[in-house]
Amino acid sequence: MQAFEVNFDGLVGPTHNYAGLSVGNVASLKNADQASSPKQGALQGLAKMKALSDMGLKQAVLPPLERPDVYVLRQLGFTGSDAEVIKQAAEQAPAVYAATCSASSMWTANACTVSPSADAADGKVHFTAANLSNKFHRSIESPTTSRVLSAIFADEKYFAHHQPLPLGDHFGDEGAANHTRFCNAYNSAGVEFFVFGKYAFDNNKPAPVKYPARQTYEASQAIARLHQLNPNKTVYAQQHPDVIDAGVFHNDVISVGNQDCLFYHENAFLNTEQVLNDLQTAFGDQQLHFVKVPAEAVSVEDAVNSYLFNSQLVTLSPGHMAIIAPGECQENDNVRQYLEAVVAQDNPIKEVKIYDVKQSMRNGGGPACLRQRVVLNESEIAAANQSVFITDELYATLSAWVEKHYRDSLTEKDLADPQLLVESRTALDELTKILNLGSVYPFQL
Ligand SMILES: NCCC[C@H](NC(=O)CCC(=O)O)C(=O)O
Repeated sequence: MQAFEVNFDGLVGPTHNYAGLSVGNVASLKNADQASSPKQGALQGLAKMKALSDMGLKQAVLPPLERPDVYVLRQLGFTGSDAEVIKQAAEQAPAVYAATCSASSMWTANACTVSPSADAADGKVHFTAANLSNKFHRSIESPTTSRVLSAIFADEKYFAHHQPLPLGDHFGDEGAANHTRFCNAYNSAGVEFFVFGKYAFDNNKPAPVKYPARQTYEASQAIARLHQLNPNKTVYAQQHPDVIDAGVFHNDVISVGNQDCLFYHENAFLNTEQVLNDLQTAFGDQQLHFVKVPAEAVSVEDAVNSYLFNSQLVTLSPGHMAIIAPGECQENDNVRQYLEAVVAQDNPIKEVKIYDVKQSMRNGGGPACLRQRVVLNESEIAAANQSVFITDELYATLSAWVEKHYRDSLTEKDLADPQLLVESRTALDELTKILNLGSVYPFQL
């Protein structure tokens, strides 16, 4: 049976804002306190989804979470009506309040890790929502994310859902941002590649010193166990601590893989040669394409500023891949020149397509952060919720929905407006009907 990579992009939420919440993420800190545009952000994201769908790729959408999270604020001791909770929190603990307002669920690469049925011993598609332990504002995402995933992939015959790993630094898990899969055709068993930032249970191993390593080796191993992966087809690699300290907070800021191709920066991994050998051994007889970007052509700093590697690498026809890159790649001379050169070389990357996702980029999220890849065969696609797949009609409906409900501009002051919660809930309630999700948000339960 044929299988496809389906990209599930996150819709930018109605409270999209820049609050400088992610230490180690250069863009997040640099753009703190700038005004954001939720409307522009959501429309930019939708335009990318539509473009990929128009290329003949399978494209779907994941809804944003409800923000501000007044339930977490209540857990932290704020009381009264929702408006009172918001007012107290914004006045008494503005930083905590800002964290509960983040629309960070838009980066669905971090929502979960997914293993296709071809890789799992029980023949089911496995999902583990990421605990996102390292950042408070993200650690509160998983309960609703889990409900959304279960609402879309409900049929237990095909889909297995696991709880997030235990919270805390030891099992810090950032989802698919640190996970890539290599395969021949999408329906064949693949090699699952887990990249981690540090060993949590061994302090003698190398680790970054300036910025946090968000994903641990032990977390990656736990996911592989839960997903019933074949150990011979599972490869682990440590991200180079120096690149984490240079602002590469997830592996998808320094490498991206698709089918038989790994596009990576030469400084991405510790023990690179070993990593490439392990991948090739697990992959088998067929040759993997390792497209190495030398530091001489593109420095780590250029990679972090342009988000060259936070591109999507998609297959348009057999052996013909395109890089879906953010506009910032055109603004950086080294990166632009490199991209012009790479498509002329002997490798599967034949095209570069540029999209404007600036609203997301200012928080450190490029095209790859905005999507979760779910490989599904025809039966699994048929068993999933059909209302989340992008068609011309759904694109038009969602664009009109954004135009109706989203604000043009949002500043820190606006976040304290209790009316924003009312607006968001009204919008999300309508969205769950459009996407046929049932009740997934706390205010609906
Ligand atoms: N995969 C991209 C994730 C980007 C995300 N940024 C943020 O949460 C920034 C939010 C802010 O600073 O307002 C992060 O660092 O996890």
